[in-house]
Amino acid sequence: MKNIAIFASGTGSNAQKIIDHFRNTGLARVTVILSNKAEAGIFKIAEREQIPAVLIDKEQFFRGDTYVKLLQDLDTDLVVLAGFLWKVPANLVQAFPNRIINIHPALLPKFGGKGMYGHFVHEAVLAAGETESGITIHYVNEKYDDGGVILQERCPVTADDTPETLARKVQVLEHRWFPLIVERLLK
Ligand SMILES: Nc1nc2c(c(=O)[nH]1)N[C@@H](CN(C=O)c1ccc(C(=O)N[C@@H](CCC(=O)O)C(=O)O)cc1)CN2
Ligand SMILES: NCC(=O)N[C@@H]1O[C@H](COP(=O)([O-])[O-])[C@@H](O)[C@H]1O
Repeated sequence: MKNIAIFASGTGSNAQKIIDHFRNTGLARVTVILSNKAEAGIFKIAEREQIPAVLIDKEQFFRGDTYVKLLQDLDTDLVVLAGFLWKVPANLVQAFPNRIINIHPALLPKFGGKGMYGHFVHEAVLAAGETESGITIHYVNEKYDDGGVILQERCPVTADDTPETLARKVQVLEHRWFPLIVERLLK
């Protein structure tokens, strides 16, 4: 049974899809959920799913080894960033080489980097007049959105799209592909 740790800062819909995907399969389980936002919906998911949840201490996250040790003590096989809005520090990246992945709601390398998260991404895609957008699932290194690409999937952008309608199209791709990629990487 493989062990997955999920970092999230928001609603947690991707985390829920991953939890659902592995439910009763014996393949993997989400052993811990970590978030930097006490009010995030991800904590409601953790409570409902009876998964231990951790509110991240900023000082320890960026300057200590608390979370490296926690993930190591849980025999974590894969760390999944699912809408996590802090930069993962070097010590954590180095402790889990090629075992931290992230989903980005655009086709990197465009529309990535600092400030590019959530609705800001879709607004930038529309402002740029792109005719397509999509998702990028990639390995995490010490920079934002710079690691090796694992998968990209595309969706059309139409003239009547708003950030909200585009976000929905992208979310359909996220929910379909993220659990499958997690499974593929754990085999
Ligand atoms: N070391 C890495 N850490 C993280 C990565 C990564 O690729 N390497 N990906 C991000 C997720 N992400 C895009 O996919 C992303 C998230 C947040 C930001 C950002 O600009 N954040 C703000 C803070 C926002 C807040 O605190 O509410 C900032 O850094 O000023 C950019 C990209 C997860 N971590
Ligand atoms: N740059 C990082 C970023 O923007 N990540 C995005 O946060 C959302 C989280 O949704 P969720 O909380 O419903 O899973 C997802 O759309 C994900 O691609």
